[in-house]
Amino acid sequence: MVVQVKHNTNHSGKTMDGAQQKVEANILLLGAENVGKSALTVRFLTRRFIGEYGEIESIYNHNDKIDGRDISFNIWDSLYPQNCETTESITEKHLQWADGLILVYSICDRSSFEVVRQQVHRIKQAKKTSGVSPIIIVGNKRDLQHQRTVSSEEGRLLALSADCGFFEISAAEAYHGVLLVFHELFDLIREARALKKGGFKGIVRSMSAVFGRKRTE
Ligand SMILES: Nc1nc2c(ncn2[C@@H]2O[C@H](COP(=O)(O)OP(=O)(O)OP(=O)(O)O)[C@@H](O)[C@H]2O)c(=O)[nH]1
Repeated sequence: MVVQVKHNTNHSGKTMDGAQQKVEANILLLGAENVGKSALTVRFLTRRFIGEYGEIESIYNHNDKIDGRDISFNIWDSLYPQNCETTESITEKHLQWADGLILVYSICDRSSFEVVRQQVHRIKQAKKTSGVSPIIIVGNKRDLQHQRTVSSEEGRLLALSADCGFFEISAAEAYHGVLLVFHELFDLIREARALKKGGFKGIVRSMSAVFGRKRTE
């Protein structure tokens, strides 16, 4: 059961001028407990790391600007359920809602890496016919190098084998890595939408929009 609390944040603090249509993207965060899903979400929403987050499952709304375009992110910070199998915790409802998924593990918790492996498998199986929404795998808690039990290489290989994006970050240490995760996922969602809409021409258009743009950071 989802407790749907809507929070609204806006990085720029500016009002919409109404001239351009806002693009919406539904992002679902999955992963084992205690890996930093809420930390990642709150970092993106507020640029801050507050340490403890409580156990509330929420959908947040957040307005951002990418390439001059207004984006409305709906971010579902899911709770990892205690009493069911890893794969059962991802329902059809989750998958239909999500335009893109972020699967989080902790680099110092091997079992959380295995949870992500199972979740990727489950998502790919469930969406075999209708097509999988883009996925980014995130190894969090990069600041805890001395406690690392999952190598970067393992994370990267899993992502490669499942056709997912991959980042290692520390939600505790920096905002920039978290921002990159969400922006990269948005680019992938944009490509997937273009592909659905316009076939090959659509993807070429979308890719040139991505590669042709100047990165400021
Ligand atoms: N050192 C370190 N600690 C982190 C990092 N991200 C989160 N944490 C800590 O890890 C703990 C769990 O973080 P949460 O964001 O609540 O994890 P969650 O995945 O949302 O957990 P559930 O609500 O149980 O699903 C908290 O004590 C955070 O302060 C990180 O990058 N580095």
